[in-house]
Amino acid sequence: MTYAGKVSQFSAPKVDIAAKYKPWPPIDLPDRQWPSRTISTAPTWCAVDLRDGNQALIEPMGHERKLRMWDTLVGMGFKEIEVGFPSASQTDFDFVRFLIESGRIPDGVAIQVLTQAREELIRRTFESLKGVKCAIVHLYNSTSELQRRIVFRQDRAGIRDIAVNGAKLIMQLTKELGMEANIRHQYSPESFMGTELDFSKEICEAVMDVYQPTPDNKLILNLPLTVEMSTPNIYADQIEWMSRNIKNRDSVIISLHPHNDRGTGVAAAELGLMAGADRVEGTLFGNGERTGNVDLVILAGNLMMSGVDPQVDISDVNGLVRVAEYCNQLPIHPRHPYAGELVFTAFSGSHQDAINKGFKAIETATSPVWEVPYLPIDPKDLGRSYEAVIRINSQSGKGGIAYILEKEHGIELPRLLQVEFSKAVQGIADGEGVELSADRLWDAFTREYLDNGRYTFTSHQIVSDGEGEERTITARIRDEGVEKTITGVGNGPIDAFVAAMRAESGLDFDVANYREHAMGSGANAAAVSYVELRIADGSTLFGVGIDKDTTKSALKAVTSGVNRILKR
Ligand SMILES: CC(=O)SCCNC(=O)CCNC(=O)[C@H](O)C(C)(C)COP(=O)(O)OP(=O)(O)OC[C@H]1O[C@@H](n2cnc3c(N)ncnc32)[C@H](O)[C@@H]1OP(=O)(O)O
Ligand SMILES: CC(C)C(=O)C(=O)O
Repeated sequence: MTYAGKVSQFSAPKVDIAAKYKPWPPIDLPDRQWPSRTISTAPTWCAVDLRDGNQALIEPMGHERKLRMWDTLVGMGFKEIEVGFPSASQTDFDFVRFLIESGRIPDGVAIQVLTQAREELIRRTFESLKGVKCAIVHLYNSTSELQRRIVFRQDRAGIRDIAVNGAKLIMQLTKELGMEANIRHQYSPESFMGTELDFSKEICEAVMDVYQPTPDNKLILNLPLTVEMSTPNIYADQIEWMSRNIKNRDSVIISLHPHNDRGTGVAAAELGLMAGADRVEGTLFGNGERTGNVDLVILAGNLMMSGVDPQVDISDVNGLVRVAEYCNQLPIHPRHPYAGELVFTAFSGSHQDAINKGFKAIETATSPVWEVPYLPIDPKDLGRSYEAVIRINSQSGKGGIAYILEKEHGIELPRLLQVEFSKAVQGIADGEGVELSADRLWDAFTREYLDNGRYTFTSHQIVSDGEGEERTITARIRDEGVEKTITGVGNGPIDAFVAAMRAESGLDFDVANYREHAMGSGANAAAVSYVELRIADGSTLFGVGIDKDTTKSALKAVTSGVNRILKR
């Protein structure tokens, strides 16, 4: 991406911000309880992708996309799914009919349909529900002071009447159609956040008087954060206030429906649950009006991370991303919590080092507790792999490079070799300014250590002197492609080969350290050897060799080290 524009100078805004926007007044709830509560069980979930999510799309879902979303939500284990606004469009109406007529609604799953409190819309909604086994009819009208004044131009009593009349018609049709056993009821005072609490209580209780809920047949009171206009603690206070003050609390389910205008929809939902709510409406990855609905995948992931079973299946997050992107025709951001392509990836060196050490610690841990720095949740629990956890660019360090080489190629670089090789990688990454793939990293390692210069080791023979420790080596090497035979004497094959290479190259060096380990297993197992060579000036450098034969891998490592001294 290139930037061709000119950065304009920042100048103070001309608007009088303090006069134009007002802080949200605090809620009078001095003995609020929610700040000291924790969430210990999953709420009842209601997925509203097919309604609130759908109504916010550039291109609303057609039948095929709706069905794909429906099957996914059912598969995840949602038991309440808002499937549309059947009186609003033929597509929504037909989809509800299809679900009912095709028998596609599993037992235990309720479809939810939304309607305004308008007679023709309510009647049409009931038409769509003929034959349904279990549905929630969701009635809403807007109640905030702003909406009352600007949109409805009605006082509180007028707004209350809209809701009550809507509820009465719904009750009447439920009875007339003999659907009492099949229909549950939900009421939303839309724009609840902007509604005075005493009026929210008044209108909800007026609606309750119509529905007559009981502890066995509860009314869902959905208190939406239709537009998020304040910090999430205000919503939590409002929810706690309602939960404490609404009459017959045991006959209602308090439901949250947060939007995300200020980017704190998830926090609002979580604090709302701490404040006493029982249920949450939201969508996969937060699709929905404006900045979206609350993201159910994040909420479920957050529960998991806190040790609470979310009661919905998010174990294939990549699959969910594919469905959401297909159905909504909107992309998921690479940094989207839990789901984004980059959220389990570390580029920066110190993070990579810590993750690498964390993975090693987990391998030998006796406790099942997940403890990997910078990875608050195990990507595997979301169906994400460890493959992309560490990626290399100029911000990366030795730990990350070592992690990739170990994971992809089974080689465990000694610490000092990690430091040495990371400088080479840094040089390449800085020079190219791009990410280095695992293949590119291996290529760099090969050029630096494995196929790295003038000499190539070919074969050897060892002869013992038969008495003490002395060994004579006769080795075949190639010197810039030319076959040569060299000999040397030492107290073992490495020592003897070092003597031979010293004589051949004219260099003064000896072996400061040697380590080898197996790479892979079974018939394909090989040995990788690391030799640290000390040069006359006291400095050291590494050579690396890989071969099925342990001795050969060591001799190759010496050859690699000699090539590197020569390049210096
Ligand atoms: C916050 C939310 O997400 S609420 C859900 C919103 N979703 C949608 O609106 C998507 C689907 N909606 C639609 O397709 C259309 O709005 C329809 C088909 C439902 C209705 O369409 P129309 O009647 O043509 O128009 P429109 O929606 O503009 O109607 C506005 C009228 O309904 C009234 N109204 C709005 N909401 C409600 C309500 N919940 N209950 C009763 N009346 C309402 C308004 O006051 C306004 O009345 P007025 O015409 O007397 O001024
Ligand atoms: C209908 C209601 C619940 C709604 O969608 C909202 O307030 O955002």
